[in-house]
Amino acid sequence: MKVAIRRLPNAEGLPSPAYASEGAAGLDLHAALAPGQKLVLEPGARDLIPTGLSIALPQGYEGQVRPRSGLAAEHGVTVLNAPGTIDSDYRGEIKTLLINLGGQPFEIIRGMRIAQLVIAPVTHVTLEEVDDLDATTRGAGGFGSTGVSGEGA
Ligand SMILES: O=c1ccn([C@H]2C[C@H](O)[C@@H](COP(=O)(O)OP(=O)(O)OP(=O)(O)O)O2)c(=O)[nH]1
Ligand SMILES: [Mg+2]
Repeated sequence: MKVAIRRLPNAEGLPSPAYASEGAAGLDLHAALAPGQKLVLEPGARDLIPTGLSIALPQGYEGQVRPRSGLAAEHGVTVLNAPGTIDSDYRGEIKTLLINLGGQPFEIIRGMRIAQLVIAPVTHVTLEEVDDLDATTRGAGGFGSTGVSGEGA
């Protein structure tokens, strides 16, 4: 499926978002900071990082801005609103809301792969308000109602 993206001036010269392997689910997104700019995320701090891209997703699809597990595991840096939602009718710049949950300052420079964009189908439904819902075995049980440990543990 072809999807139109637009490169904004701040992304000039940056690589296009790309799947890092044949089977990768997400397109890696690059930080479109100014050349030479260093953005330091202090422990506990968050910031909106530009990607320099806008996208026209077909109706019936969304973009999910997800963390990169390497950044999370090594530095505690993740996407605060994960997965960020890119609506199919959004034409503004895709931005990434990163937060540093690690103990050390984390430096972001132009071109760094900061997150990944997964394109996924979404369903729009027509809601119908009713007085009663159909009965199930689970019923209203949730939030650990089936126990916490595996069998025999
Ligand atoms: O990580 C994100 C999340 C959202 N967006 C953009 C695209 C999305 O279509 C728009 C709105 O996002 P969302 O619906 O999550 O935010 P909201 O707080 O509900 O804002 P709005 O009232 O504009 O819908 O912001 C991003 O660029 N990055
Ligand atoms: Mg919204």
